[in-house]
Amino acid sequence: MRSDRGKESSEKGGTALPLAEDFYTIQGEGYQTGTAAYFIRLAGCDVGCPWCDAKYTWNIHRYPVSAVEKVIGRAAASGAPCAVITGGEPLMHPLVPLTEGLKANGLQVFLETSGTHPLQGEFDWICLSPKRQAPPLEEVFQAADELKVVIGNAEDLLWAEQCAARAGKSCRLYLQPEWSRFAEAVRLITEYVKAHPQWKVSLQTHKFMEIP
Ligand SMILES: C[S@@+](CC[C@H](N)C(=O)[O-])C[C@H]1O[C@@H](n2cnc3c(N)ncnc32)[C@H](O)[C@@H]1O
Ligand SMILES: Nc1nc2[nH]cc(C(=O)O)c2c(=O)[nH]1
Ligand code: SF4
Ligand SMILES: [Mg+2]
Repeated sequence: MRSDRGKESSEKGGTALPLAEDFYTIQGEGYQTGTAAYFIRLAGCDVGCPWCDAKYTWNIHRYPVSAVEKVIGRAAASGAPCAVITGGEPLMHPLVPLTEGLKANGLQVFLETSGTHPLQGEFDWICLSPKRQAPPLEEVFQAADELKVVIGNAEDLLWAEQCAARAGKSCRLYLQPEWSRFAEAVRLITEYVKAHPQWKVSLQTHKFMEIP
């Protein structure tokens, strides 16, 4: 597709990427909750979750490409022990130069993904948040260190189990309440985790802390 070729050439093999924002904060969700982390949020997503809390990233054309060496420099200068690459859907982009550069500067590299595109780049921790309308690729299920399924209703719990069956044996399992249905989702998750303790609760703690 011509538009894809255009994107690849503008991204120069991954040395320049459309950056929505980057900031130093605390990982709010999942297994690494509470860890200081430099967030790199890339633009563009083709999954379209109706409740997405990062909709502003979807339109890739709103964000000019940024040189990854500058982003790596800011992450390294922040003093963060690790970087979280998120979006948008980060796997839409060539991530080898970004992940290699971060690691060369001593940062661990974590990924937040829906798993809808092939893995590329080097990661120390992969958090897969699978979406029913765009199921993850098998290779991402196999590589995931953590499955973090967003729960808004009881059907989402069935989806969570279908995903757990496809993940590796040592993959950590988390249920995260959908933010706009928080009270109902917490009720569902609480009962489910008590009955199925292989799952744990993940809260978006940064939203309670009112930090990015
Ligand atoms: C904005 S997404 C970006 C990364 C990637 N596209 C993904 O979905 O994993 C980051 C995380 O936020 C979660 N998330 C987004 N909107 C949410 C909401 N309204 N409530 C709970 N979690 C949400 C996603 O499921 C994902 O785990
Ligand atoms: N503090 C904080 N933790 C997060 N964990 C995953 C996030 C994401 O949007 O990918 C996120 C985020 O946006 N902020
Ligand atoms: S896959 Fe991630 S970024 Fe894309 S719409 Fe869903 S939650 Fe938002
Ligand atoms: Mg977020």
